[in-house]
Amino acid sequence: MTIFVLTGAGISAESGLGTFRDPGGLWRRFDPMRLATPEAFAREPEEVHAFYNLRRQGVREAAPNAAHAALARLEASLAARGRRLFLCTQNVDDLHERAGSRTVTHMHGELMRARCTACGAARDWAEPLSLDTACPACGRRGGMRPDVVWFGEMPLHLEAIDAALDEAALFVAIGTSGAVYPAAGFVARARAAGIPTHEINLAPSDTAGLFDTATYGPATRAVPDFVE
Ligand SMILES: CC(C)NC(=O)[C@H](Cc1c[nH]c2ccccc12)NC(=O)[C@H](CCCC/N=C(/NCCC(=O)O)S[C@H]1O[C@H](COP(=O)(O)OP(=O)(O)OC[C@H]2O[C@@H](n3cnc4c(N)ncnc43)[C@H](O)[C@@H]2O)[C@@H](O)[C@H]1O)NC(=O)OCc1ccccc1
Repeated sequence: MTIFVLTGAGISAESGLGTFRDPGGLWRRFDPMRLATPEAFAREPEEVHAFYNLRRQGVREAAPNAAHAALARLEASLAARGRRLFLCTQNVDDLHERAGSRTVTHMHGELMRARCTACGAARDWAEPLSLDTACPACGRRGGMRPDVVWFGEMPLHLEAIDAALDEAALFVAIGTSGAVYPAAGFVARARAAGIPTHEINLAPSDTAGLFDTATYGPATRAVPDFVE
Protein backbone atom coordinates (compact mmCIF):
# COMPACT_ATOMS: atom_id res chain seq x y z
CA MET A 1 0.00 0.00 0.00
CA THR A 2 1.37 3.43 -1.02
CA ILE A 3 0.49 6.88 0.27
CA PHE A 4 1.37 9.52 -2.35
CA VAL A 5 2.29 12.93 -0.89
CA LEU A 6 2.94 15.97 -3.15
CA THR A 7 4.55 19.00 -1.49
CA GLY A 8 5.02 22.58 -2.64
CA ALA A 9 6.59 25.80 -1.40
CA GLY A 10 4.03 26.16 1.40
CA ILE A 11 5.68 23.36 3.42
CA SER A 12 8.95 25.34 3.54
CA ALA A 13 7.34 28.74 4.17
CA GLU A 14 7.70 28.50 7.94
CA SER A 15 11.39 27.67 7.47
CA GLY A 16 11.77 31.17 6.08
CA LEU A 17 11.86 30.19 2.38
CA GLY A 18 9.36 32.41 0.53
CA THR A 19 6.67 30.82 -1.60
CA PHE A 20 6.10 31.86 -5.22
CA ARG A 21 2.60 33.22 -5.62
CA ASP A 22 1.65 34.45 -2.15
CA PRO A 23 1.91 38.19 -1.35
CA GLY A 24 5.66 38.94 -1.33
CA GLY A 25 6.26 35.60 -3.14
CA LEU A 26 9.20 35.07 -5.54
CA TRP A 27 7.12 35.27 -8.76
CA ARG A 28 5.48 38.44 -7.36
CA ARG A 29 8.88 40.09 -7.07
CA PHE A 30 10.74 38.51 -9.98
CA ASP A 31 9.55 37.63 -13.51
CA PRO A 32 9.82 33.81 -13.90
CA MET A 33 10.12 34.22 -17.68
CA ARG A 34 13.25 36.33 -17.13
CA LEU A 35 14.84 33.99 -14.56
CA ALA A 36 13.44 30.44 -14.74
CA THR A 37 13.51 29.47 -18.43
CA PRO A 38 16.32 28.06 -20.62
CA GLU A 39 15.88 31.10 -22.89
CA ALA A 40 16.53 33.45 -19.94
CA PHE A 41 19.70 31.52 -19.06
CA ALA A 42 20.93 31.82 -22.66
CA ARG A 43 20.11 35.55 -22.70
CA GLU A 44 21.19 36.67 -19.19
CA PRO A 45 23.23 33.88 -17.52
CA GLU A 46 24.78 36.11 -14.85
CA GLU A 47 21.33 37.46 -13.84
CA VAL A 48 20.01 33.90 -13.57
CA HIS A 49 23.07 32.83 -11.55
CA ALA A 50 22.63 35.78 -9.17
CA PHE A 51 18.98 34.79 -8.59
CA TYR A 52 19.75 31.14 -7.85
CA ASN A 53 22.90 31.91 -5.83
CA LEU A 54 20.73 34.09 -3.56
CA ARG A 55 18.17 31.28 -3.17
CA ARG A 56 20.92 28.68 -2.58
CA GLN A 57 22.28 30.87 0.23
CA GLY A 58 18.76 31.08 1.68
CA VAL A 59 18.38 27.29 1.65
CA ARG A 60 21.75 26.84 3.41
CA GLU A 61 20.62 29.22 6.18
CA ALA A 62 17.16 27.62 6.55
CA ALA A 63 16.22 24.66 8.78
CA PRO A 64 13.56 21.97 8.32
CA ASN A 65 10.34 22.52 10.31
CA ALA A 66 7.78 20.34 12.11
CA ALA A 67 5.94 19.57 8.86
CA HIS A 68 9.07 18.18 7.19
CA ALA A 69 9.85 16.18 10.37
CA ALA A 70 6.33 14.72 10.51
CA LEU A 71 6.64 13.39 6.93
CA ALA A 72 9.97 11.77 7.81
CA ARG A 73 8.24 10.05 10.75
CA LEU A 74 5.37 8.96 8.49
CA GLU A 75 7.84 7.42 6.02
CA ALA A 76 9.48 5.42 8.83
CA SER A 77 6.23 4.26 10.45
CA LEU A 78 4.76 3.13 7.10
CA ALA A 79 7.98 1.27 6.23
CA ALA A 80 7.86 -0.48 9.61
CA ARG A 81 4.42 -1.81 8.59
CA GLY A 82 5.58 -2.88 5.10
CA ARG A 83 3.90 0.10 3.48
CA ARG A 84 5.33 3.00 1.46
CA LEU A 85 5.30 6.78 1.46
CA PHE A 86 5.98 8.18 -2.04
CA LEU A 87 7.14 11.73 -1.29
CA CYS A 88 7.10 13.84 -4.47
CA THR A 89 8.14 17.48 -4.11
CA GLN A 90 8.06 20.48 -6.43
CA ASN A 91 10.53 22.14 -4.05
CA VAL A 92 14.19 22.55 -5.00
CA ASP A 93 15.31 22.92 -1.36
CA ASP A 94 16.79 19.99 0.64
CA LEU A 95 14.70 20.42 3.79
CA HIS A 96 12.88 17.07 3.42
CA GLU A 97 16.22 15.24 3.38
CA ARG A 98 17.61 17.34 6.26
CA ALA A 99 14.48 16.44 8.28
CA GLY A 100 15.32 12.74 7.79
CA SER A 101 13.22 11.71 4.77
CA ARG A 102 15.08 8.83 3.06
CA THR A 103 13.38 8.86 -0.36
CA VAL A 104 12.39 12.19 -1.90
CA THR A 105 11.43 12.57 -5.58
CA HIS A 106 12.37 16.10 -6.72
CA MET A 107 10.28 16.49 -9.88
CA HIS A 108 11.58 20.08 -10.39
CA GLY A 109 15.20 19.32 -9.52
CA GLU A 110 17.48 20.43 -6.67
CA LEU A 111 19.05 23.81 -5.95
CA MET A 112 21.93 22.18 -4.04
CA ARG A 113 23.04 20.43 -7.26
CA ALA A 114 24.58 21.77 -10.48
CA ARG A 115 24.68 20.35 -14.00
CA CYS A 116 27.02 20.97 -16.93
CA THR A 117 25.14 21.86 -20.14
CA ALA A 118 28.21 20.79 -22.16
CA CYS A 119 28.84 17.24 -20.88
CA GLY A 120 25.68 16.65 -18.79
CA ALA A 121 27.55 15.78 -15.58
CA ALA A 122 25.54 16.71 -12.47
CA ARG A 123 26.65 16.76 -8.82
CA ASP A 124 25.97 18.18 -5.36
CA TRP A 125 26.85 21.88 -5.32
CA ALA A 126 26.62 24.28 -2.38
CA GLU A 127 28.74 27.17 -3.69
CA PRO A 128 27.68 30.08 -5.91
CA LEU A 129 27.77 29.47 -9.68
CA SER A 130 28.98 31.91 -12.34
CA LEU A 131 30.09 31.94 -15.98
CA ASP A 132 33.61 31.29 -14.70
CA THR A 133 32.70 28.09 -12.94
CA ALA A 134 34.49 25.14 -14.56
CA CYS A 135 32.75 21.78 -14.85
CA PRO A 136 34.68 19.35 -12.58
CA ALA A 137 34.06 16.57 -15.15
CA CYS A 138 34.88 18.17 -18.55
CA GLY A 139 36.65 21.34 -17.39
CA ARG A 140 34.59 23.61 -19.64
CA ARG A 141 33.61 27.04 -18.25
CA GLY A 142 30.29 28.86 -18.65
CA GLY A 143 28.07 25.76 -18.98
CA MET A 144 27.27 25.04 -15.34
CA ARG A 145 23.64 25.66 -14.35
CA PRO A 146 21.46 24.98 -11.30
CA ASP A 147 20.12 21.39 -11.59
CA VAL A 148 16.49 22.58 -11.50
CA VAL A 149 13.63 22.23 -14.03
CA TRP A 150 12.77 25.52 -15.69
CA PHE A 151 9.47 26.46 -17.34
CA GLY A 152 9.19 24.69 -20.68
CA GLU A 153 11.52 21.92 -19.56
CA MET A 154 10.47 18.33 -18.90
CA PRO A 155 9.95 17.56 -15.22
CA LEU A 156 12.00 14.70 -13.74
CA HIS A 157 11.02 11.18 -12.66
CA LEU A 158 7.60 11.27 -14.41
CA GLU A 159 7.60 7.49 -14.96
CA ALA A 160 8.20 6.72 -11.27
CA ILE A 161 5.55 9.32 -10.36
CA ASP A 162 3.03 7.76 -12.76
CA ALA A 163 3.69 4.27 -11.36
CA ALA A 164 3.27 5.49 -7.76
CA LEU A 165 0.04 7.31 -8.66
CA ASP A 166 -1.26 4.08 -10.23
CA GLU A 167 -0.82 2.13 -6.98
CA ALA A 168 -1.64 4.87 -4.46
CA ALA A 169 -4.31 4.22 -1.80
CA LEU A 170 -4.35 7.91 -0.81
CA PHE A 171 -3.24 11.17 -2.49
CA VAL A 172 -2.27 14.12 -0.26
CA ALA A 173 -1.16 17.59 -1.46
CA ILE A 174 0.62 19.86 1.04
CA GLY A 175 1.45 23.57 0.60
CA THR A 176 0.90 23.86 -3.14
CA SER A 177 -1.31 26.32 -5.07
CA GLY A 178 -1.97 23.86 -7.91
CA ALA A 179 -0.89 26.46 -10.46
CA VAL A 180 1.96 24.63 -12.21
CA TYR A 181 1.58 21.60 -14.52
CA PRO A 182 1.97 18.66 -14.78
CA ALA A 183 2.03 18.56 -10.90
CA ALA A 184 -1.29 20.44 -10.68
CA GLY A 185 -2.89 17.65 -12.73
CA PHE A 186 -2.02 14.82 -10.30
CA VAL A 187 -5.12 15.30 -8.11
CA ALA A 188 -7.48 14.98 -11.08
CA ARG A 189 -5.61 11.87 -12.13
CA ALA A 190 -5.92 10.35 -8.64
CA ARG A 191 -9.59 11.27 -8.45
CA ALA A 192 -10.27 9.67 -11.84
CA ALA A 193 -8.69 6.46 -10.50
CA GLY A 194 -11.00 6.52 -7.45
CA ILE A 195 -8.14 7.33 -5.04
CA PRO A 196 -9.19 9.39 -1.98
CA THR A 197 -7.66 12.90 -2.12
CA HIS A 198 -6.79 15.24 0.76
CA GLU A 199 -5.46 18.83 0.68
CA ILE A 200 -3.40 20.44 3.48
CA ASN A 201 -2.82 24.15 2.84
CA LEU A 202 -2.99 27.59 4.43
CA ALA A 203 -5.99 28.37 2.19
CA PRO A 204 -7.94 26.55 -0.57
CA SER A 205 -5.70 26.06 -3.65
CA ASP A 206 -6.62 26.58 -7.31
CA THR A 207 -7.62 22.86 -7.41
CA ALA A 208 -9.37 22.73 -4.00
CA GLY A 209 -12.61 21.59 -5.63
CA LEU A 210 -10.98 18.33 -6.71
CA PHE A 211 -10.15 17.18 -3.18
CA ASP A 212 -12.49 14.94 -1.17
CA THR A 213 -11.30 16.37 2.16
CA ALA A 214 -9.06 19.22 3.33
CA THR A 215 -7.33 20.72 6.36
CA TYR A 216 -6.56 24.44 6.23
CA GLY A 217 -3.89 25.95 8.49
CA PRO A 218 -0.12 26.37 8.78
CA ALA A 219 1.77 23.22 7.71
CA THR A 220 3.78 23.04 10.95
CA ARG A 221 0.52 22.37 12.78
CA ALA A 222 -1.65 20.66 10.14
CA VAL A 223 0.90 18.08 8.92
CA PRO A 224 1.85 16.68 12.38
CA ASP A 225 -1.90 16.52 13.20
CA PHE A 226 -2.49 14.57 9.95
CA VAL A 227 0.42 12.18 10.58
CA GLU A 228 -0.30 11.45 14.25
C1 LIG B 1 2.55 28.88 -14.72
C2 LIG B 1 1.92 27.65 -15.33
C3 LIG B 1 0.61 27.93 -15.95
N1 LIG B 1 2.88 27.08 -16.31
C4 LIG B 1 3.07 25.75 -16.35
O1 LIG B 1 2.47 24.97 -15.65
C5 LIG B 1 4.11 25.31 -17.32
C6 LIG B 1 3.52 25.20 -18.73
C7 LIG B 1 2.45 24.21 -18.86
C8 LIG B 1 2.63 22.89 -19.04
N2 LIG B 1 1.41 22.26 -19.10
C9 LIG B 1 0.45 23.18 -18.96
C10 LIG B 1 -0.96 23.05 -18.92
C11 LIG B 1 -1.70 24.17 -18.77
C12 LIG B 1 -1.05 25.42 -18.64
C13 LIG B 1 0.35 25.55 -18.65
C14 LIG B 1 1.08 24.43 -18.80
N3 LIG B 1 4.72 24.05 -16.89
C15 LIG B 1 6.01 23.78 -17.29
O2 LIG B 1 6.66 24.51 -18.00
C16 LIG B 1 6.59 22.47 -16.78
C17 LIG B 1 7.76 22.71 -15.81
C18 LIG B 1 7.33 23.50 -14.65
C19 LIG B 1 8.46 23.56 -13.60
C20 LIG B 1 9.00 24.95 -13.43
N4 LIG B 1 9.92 25.00 -12.30
C21 LIG B 1 9.57 25.29 -11.05
N5 LIG B 1 10.47 25.29 -10.03
C22 LIG B 1 11.89 24.97 -10.28
C23 LIG B 1 12.66 26.20 -10.57
C24 LIG B 1 12.64 27.18 -9.41
O3 LIG B 1 12.21 26.81 -8.30
O4 LIG B 1 13.12 28.30 -9.65
S1 LIG B 1 7.91 25.64 -10.75
C25 LIG B 1 7.87 26.31 -9.14
O5 LIG B 1 6.65 26.98 -9.06
C26 LIG B 1 5.69 26.11 -8.52
C27 LIG B 1 5.16 26.85 -7.37
O6 LIG B 1 4.07 26.31 -6.92
P1 LIG B 1 3.87 25.99 -5.35
O7 LIG B 1 5.00 25.17 -4.86
O8 LIG B 1 2.50 25.47 -5.25
O9 LIG B 1 4.02 27.44 -4.64
P2 LIG B 1 2.97 28.65 -4.66
O10 LIG B 1 3.69 29.82 -4.12
O11 LIG B 1 2.31 28.76 -5.98
O12 LIG B 1 1.84 28.19 -3.59
C28 LIG B 1 2.18 28.04 -2.24
C29 LIG B 1 0.95 27.47 -1.54
O13 LIG B 1 1.31 27.20 -0.19
C30 LIG B 1 0.31 27.73 0.67
N6 LIG B 1 1.00 28.14 1.92
C31 LIG B 1 1.73 29.27 2.15
N7 LIG B 1 2.24 29.26 3.42
C32 LIG B 1 1.83 28.06 3.98
C33 LIG B 1 2.01 27.46 5.26
N8 LIG B 1 2.71 28.06 6.23
N9 LIG B 1 1.45 26.26 5.49
C34 LIG B 1 0.70 25.63 4.52
N10 LIG B 1 0.50 26.15 3.26
C35 LIG B 1 1.05 27.35 3.01
C36 LIG B 1 -0.33 28.90 -0.06
O14 LIG B 1 -1.68 29.06 0.36
C37 LIG B 1 -0.24 28.43 -1.54
O15 LIG B 1 -1.41 27.69 -1.91
C38 LIG B 1 6.35 24.88 -8.02
O16 LIG B 1 6.11 23.85 -8.94
C39 LIG B 1 7.81 25.27 -8.03
O17 LIG B 1 8.64 24.17 -8.26
N11 LIG B 1 7.15 21.73 -17.87
C40 LIG B 1 6.36 21.16 -18.81
O18 LIG B 1 5.17 21.28 -18.77
O19 LIG B 1 7.05 20.42 -19.76
C41 LIG B 1 6.24 19.81 -20.81
C42 LIG B 1 5.50 18.62 -20.24
C43 LIG B 1 4.10 18.59 -20.19
C44 LIG B 1 3.44 17.43 -19.72
C45 LIG B 1 4.15 16.35 -19.23
C46 LIG B 1 5.54 16.45 -19.32
C47 LIG B 1 6.20 17.60 -19.78
